[in-house]
Amino acid sequence: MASTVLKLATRREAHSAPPAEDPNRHMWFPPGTHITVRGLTKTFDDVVLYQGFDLDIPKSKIVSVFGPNGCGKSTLINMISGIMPYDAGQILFDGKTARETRIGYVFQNYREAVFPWLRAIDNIRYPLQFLKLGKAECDRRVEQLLSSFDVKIDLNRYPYQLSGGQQQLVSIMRALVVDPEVLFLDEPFSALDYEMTLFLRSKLQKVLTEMQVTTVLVSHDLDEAVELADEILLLTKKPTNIAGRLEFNALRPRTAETTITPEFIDVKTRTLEIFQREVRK
Ligand SMILES: Nc1ncnc2c1ncn2[C@@H]1O[C@H](COP(=O)(O)OP(=O)(O)OP(=O)(O)O)[C@@H](O)[C@H]1O
Repeated sequence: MASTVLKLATRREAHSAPPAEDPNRHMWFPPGTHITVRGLTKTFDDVVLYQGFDLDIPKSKIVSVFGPNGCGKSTLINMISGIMPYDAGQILFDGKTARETRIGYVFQNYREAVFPWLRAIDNIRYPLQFLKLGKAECDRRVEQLLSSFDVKIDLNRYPYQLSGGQQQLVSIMRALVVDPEVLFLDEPFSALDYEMTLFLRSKLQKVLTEMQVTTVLVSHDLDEAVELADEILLLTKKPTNIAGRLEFNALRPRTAETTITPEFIDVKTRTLEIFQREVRK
C-alpha cells in the first residue's frame, strides 16, 4: 500500500489533482506532503469520532489543530503518532509507518511525562539509548539542544526540584533530542503560568524553525495556535472532519508584536469565524 501511495504521488507531481472518477483519488496527495492520513476511522463506545477521515500534513511546517471541545484533537494526534490504535485507515510518513519514523511527543501533563527518578539531564538523554549512536554524537546532540534553548537551569536536579515550566522544558528537549522527523505537542503550555508560556513558546518556535521538523500542535489558545502556525487546521464537531485550513505566513521569529499585525488579526478573525460556525451547529 505504501508503494501505491508513493507511485500515485510521483505520477501526479504536476500539482494537478487526479480526475474525480479515479477510484484511488483519495490516495493522491500534494507535493511537499509529509504525513498522509487516509480513511481514518475511530469509534469509542459506539460513538463515531472519525469516519473515513483524510488529511495531508506538509513537511517541515507547523500545523496547529484547533476545534470544538471534545472533537477529537488529542485522539487525532495520538492515532497519527502511533500511541492510540484506530479501527481502519492508513497513516504514512513519507511512505513509512509510525514505527519506522522518529517521532517526538510532548504531553500536556509534564508531571506524568518526565521520569521522577532521573535527573533532568538524564531525562533529556533517555531516548538516545534507543538510537545506535556513539557517546560523542549523543553528547553533541545534547549540547546543541541545550545551547539552542539557552538553558539556564541546573540539569543535575531531579524533576521535583524544578518548576512546572522547567519540567516541561525538559520534556520538550527530551522529545527533540532524537532529532525527530515529526513532533507532536498536545497543549504543551496549558498548565503553565503566562510568563513561562510566552518564554517556552518563543524558545520552541526558534528551535523548530532551526530544526525544520514537521510539527503538529494541539492548542486551546487561539492566539497561540495562530502565532506558532504555518497552517491552522480547524476541525468540526464529531463525527469529526476538516472545517477549514488557513495559512499564516508571517516571518519568524514571531513575537508579541506579530499579534498586532493586520495579517495576524485577519487570520485569527477568520479562524474564529469558522470555529464559531462549527460550535453553533
Ligand atoms: N479512551 C477513551 N474512551 C472513550 N472515549 C474517549 C476516549 N478518549 C477520548 N474519548 C472521547 O472521544 C472524544 C474526543 O476526545 P479528545 O480528547 O480527543 O478530544 P479533544 O478535542 O482533544 O478534547 P478537548 O477539547 O477537551 O481537549 C471525546 O468525546 C472523548 O470523551
